[in-house]
Amino acid sequence: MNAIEVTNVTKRFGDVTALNDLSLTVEDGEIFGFLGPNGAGKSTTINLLLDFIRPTDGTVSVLGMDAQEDSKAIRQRLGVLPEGFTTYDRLTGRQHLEFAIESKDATEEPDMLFERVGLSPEEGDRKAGGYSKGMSQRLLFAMALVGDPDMLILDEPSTGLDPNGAREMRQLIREENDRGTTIFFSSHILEQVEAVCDRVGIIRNGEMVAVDSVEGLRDSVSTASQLRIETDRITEPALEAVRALEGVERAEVLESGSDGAVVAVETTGSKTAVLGALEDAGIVVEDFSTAEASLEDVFQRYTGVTA
Ligand SMILES: Nc1ncnc2c1ncn2[C@@H]1O[C@H](COP(=O)(O)OP(=O)(O)OP(=O)(O)O)[C@@H](O)[C@H]1O
Repeated sequence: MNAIEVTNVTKRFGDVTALNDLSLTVEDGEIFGFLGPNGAGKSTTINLLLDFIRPTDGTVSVLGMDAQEDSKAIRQRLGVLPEGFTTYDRLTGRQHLEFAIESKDATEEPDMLFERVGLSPEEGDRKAGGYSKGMSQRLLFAMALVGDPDMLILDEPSTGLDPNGAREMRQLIREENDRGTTIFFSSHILEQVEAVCDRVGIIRNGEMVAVDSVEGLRDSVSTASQLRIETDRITEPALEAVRALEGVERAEVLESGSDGAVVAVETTGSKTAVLGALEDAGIVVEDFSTAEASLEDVFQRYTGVTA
């Protein structure tokens, strides 16, 4: 069974086509990152999964059930951390959880959930108005875990968190996934997606433009390797010899001084040929490294947006 199956879905709001013939499959047990620039259609897709809105055309199934017909049963099995959802200042963390447990007819002990998200029982007894952003997000995550959901839908879960908080959030996501929970999370923060997802789907103007593993996406854009070569020195004839090689698209000096030089070369051809050409020209290669395409490159290539 697939956790999510969106098939040929179009969603129009009047004249605006928010989703155009979108298909998307999330497998049971995976961590799927849903990536796209503002206005791409991420929230619209999540709202369809939750049956807050209905498709103009196409079908949506969640946990093997029809999103419209079985929305109540689906929500019982889902945990949701909505974008921009805030806590109530005057209620304690525990009161938030008790409310979530009651509304889902669940039976968990709040302390057990606090422990899972790294809040102490004492912190749970404090009013949420005094929580840091990271603690509030942990509390919201704990609320999403009520009822032991089969899938978590996290809409921009790292918004407003500092790097440390974001790392902790990734850790929580991994721990829940290790327990067998499928994770679907939307983000425009590339690092988040890269660090934790099994697969990534990129949406642009309401259409899926790429779905693959982070590695696969990288490979699809990086036909050329970027070489960074440290040498004892560099000469113009040596650079020319490199530029004359098949596949070399760029060769330039990044640094040059009395204690050596750093050369950048971009090639779709043989890397050893590059090093060989330098050595043939009397240059000593002291070290070299190859850079991969960053996820920024991937994102920009597919969306035209600089992240
Ligand atoms: N209720 C609505 N009425 C009219 N247009 C809408 C409505 N909801 C969404 N849209 C439009 O549909 C498109 C997709 O919006 P959506 O909110 O799904 O994007 P998003 O990827 O979630 O963006 P963001 O990252 O900014 O939240 C946008 O052009 C948006 O203006």
